[in-house]
Amino acid sequence: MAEYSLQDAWNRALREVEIENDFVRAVIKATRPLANISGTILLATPHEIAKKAIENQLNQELTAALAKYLAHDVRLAVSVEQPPADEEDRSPAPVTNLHELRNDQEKSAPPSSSAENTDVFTAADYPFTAEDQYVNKAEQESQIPSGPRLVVSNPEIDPTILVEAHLNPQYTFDSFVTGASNRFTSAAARAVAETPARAYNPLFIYGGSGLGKTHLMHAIGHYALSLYPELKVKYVSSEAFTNDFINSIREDRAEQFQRRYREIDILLIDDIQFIQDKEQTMEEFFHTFNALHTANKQVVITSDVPPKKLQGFEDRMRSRFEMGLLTDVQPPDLETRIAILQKKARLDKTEAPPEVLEYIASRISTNIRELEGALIRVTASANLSNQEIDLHMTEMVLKDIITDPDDEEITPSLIMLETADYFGTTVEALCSADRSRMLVDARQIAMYLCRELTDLSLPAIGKEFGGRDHTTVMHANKKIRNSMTQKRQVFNQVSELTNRIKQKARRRY
Ligand SMILES: Nc1ncnc2c1ncn2[C@@H]1O[C@H](COP(=O)(O)OP(=O)(O)OP(=O)(O)O)[C@@H](O)[C@H]1O
Repeated sequence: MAEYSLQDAWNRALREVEIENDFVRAVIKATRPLANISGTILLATPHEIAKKAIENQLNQELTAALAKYLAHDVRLAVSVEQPPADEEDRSPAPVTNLHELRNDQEKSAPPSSSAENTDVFTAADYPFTAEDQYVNKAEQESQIPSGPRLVVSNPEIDPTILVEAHLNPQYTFDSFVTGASNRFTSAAARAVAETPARAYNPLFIYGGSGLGKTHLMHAIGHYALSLYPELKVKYVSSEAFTNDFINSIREDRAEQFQRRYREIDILLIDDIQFIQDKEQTMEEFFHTFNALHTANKQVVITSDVPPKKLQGFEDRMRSRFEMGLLTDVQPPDLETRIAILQKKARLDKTEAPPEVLEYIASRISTNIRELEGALIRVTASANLSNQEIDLHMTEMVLKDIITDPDDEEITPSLIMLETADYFGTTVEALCSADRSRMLVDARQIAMYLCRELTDLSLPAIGKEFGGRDHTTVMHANKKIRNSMTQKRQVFNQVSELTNRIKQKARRRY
């Protein structure tokens, strides 16, 4: 049999399957083959129903027909296209469109500090695994998704693999909203997950705080694992990498450390700027990077600035970072902010009228973490008062939160000082090992506020609180977020403290 193009093969395969239900037939007809990657056919479909049908009832027939027309064995990987932030968001961008997308992004997003960067393309592949240095048992259990919201097919990724990879189950491409500010980067991230180490290696993502860099990294991990379950993926913050390295030296396990990191296929290393000036860690990362790159393994790096502006790094390292693709994320425009809030509300099953989402989105513009924080507070308040969310109550709840970020400087020490004062204790006690009820509550609220109101990463917040592990901060964040919706007292404490902190920050400024 003659070999057909992917599109032809797909069209012919579709003609061979019988689909009784009209709706299912229509959505399957609207499904598009995106790429054939070593026999894995990536399909983008507009509806979950089509995905299910293709993966279950039609899988055998379709793979057999496709194998016949393509003259090799195939397997299918189906993604549901995102609900559009705008019309162009409807499908995962094929790898070949990246240059166009970059041009689009440059046209529609404000110019970035990195305009001088050019992208250089290389090829490669990656592996890895690692013992868990930083996810404790309780946190692992709490991270296991009850029903993982994975982007692409193969939803049966073993949850323990996600835990080993340190992937946050919520940070997938499914839950990521694409707009002009991140379209190119999001497409590059998908391309890297679809063809690890062959598309862009390393992929270097930079941009301001709370703009989705970490989310995209995790999404790469999820998507890659859904396509290639055999790969070893690992997400690691650069603080965790540093701690891991220091511990390995202290405990005479350097060789084990190197082996673990060099077995990785896709290394996702977040906030690389934190290893600047840590000479030994930088040196070790340099070797890890080289070893992985040489072995054709994928590396994805994020930073708050482009490589050229990374202070304290040697030139040889900065030039390594520039070997692959440099790409940035910008603050989202209003439409994208609204779309992000809509998606968050949908995922959290929150009923919020459009004018409320528009109100929040129009007033918080620079940091998506703050945007989420505002929605959480409004939801919590509505829950506690058993009230529907409306514009009036939103304005009331957010009146102290929505301020001009240029007019204030909120630091962790200010948050800790105010929290200690509010609870009638001291900053030393907040940082101590004391686990009395009141101190645990105060500490967790202060950690939550640090996460919401400052740019500090989880490990950096942990450090402020007497050198605690970042998983403790993660736990506190989750705990307070939930408690706020259930306990009036916690909601009031968080609201009152935010008010005091913002006022003090303005006065200090
Ligand atoms: N485009 C987006 N769609 C949906 N959610 C988003 C998007 N961008 C960011 N978020 C959400 O905003 C929050 C902050 O994002 P994230 O932690 O990825 O930012 P970051 O750029 O890594 O920040 P930092 O540099 O401070 O670590 C997360 O909860 C993330 O899910």
